[in-house]
Amino acid sequence: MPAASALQDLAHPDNICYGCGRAHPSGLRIKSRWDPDGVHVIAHHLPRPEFAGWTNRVYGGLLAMLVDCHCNWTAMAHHYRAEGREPGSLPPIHCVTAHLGLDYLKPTPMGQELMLRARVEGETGRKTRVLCEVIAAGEVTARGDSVFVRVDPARFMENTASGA
Ligand SMILES: CC(C)(COP(=O)(O)OP(=O)(O)OC[C@H]1O[C@@H](n2cnc3c(N)ncnc32)[C@H](O)[C@@H]1OP(=O)(O)O)[C@@H](O)C(=O)NCCC(=O)NCCSC(=O)Cc1ccccc1
Repeated sequence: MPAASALQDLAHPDNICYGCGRAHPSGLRIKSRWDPDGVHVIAHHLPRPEFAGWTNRVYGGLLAMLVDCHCNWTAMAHHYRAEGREPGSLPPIHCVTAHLGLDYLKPTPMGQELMLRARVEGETGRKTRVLCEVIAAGEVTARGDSVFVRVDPARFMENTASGA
């Protein structure tokens, strides 16, 4: 079966987010895709050497970035599907991180492609809870439990702290 298209490419190809923006010049550019099981959303990422946090161990802040972006895309994919629409159809759906929760269960080795495996656990209106595992060499090394809120981008920008 051919790999599903990445949600980022379908829904927001001009995005400049450091973690998931296709248009960011030097960002992580993660790609999140529906798993064939129809429940999980999967991404793979090989940490670059500058993201070491300890000898041969991945910096925890990188894991937070990966989980943040991947889970946000999981939430947005869920909203598109709940409306019976394809990612990329109009009007676009936007979610933002309201709460980012991450437990670091064991050190994550460098030099391994990581798998992020996320799913929606509960949705109430604009609010979506997303659970995520970070898997390295077949072991879960971190577990996310986060909340994403669907927003109107114009209103979100208006609410930005003064100065921007
Ligand atoms: C928009 C909102 C999150 C919520 O405000 P409003 O719209 O006024 O809505 P309201 O306060 O009514 O809440 C609605 C519902 O949500 C609930 N809830 C709220 N908070 C929490 C919580 N902490 N924890 C748990 N739940 C919480 C709240 O109780 C309510 O639930 P209810 O319906 O009563 O059951 C606002 O606080 C904000 O702008 N925060 C900054 C967000 C930001 O800057 N994020 C980082 C940048 S984004 C990024 O970079 C990621 C990205 C990656 C990839 C691609 C794209 C993006």
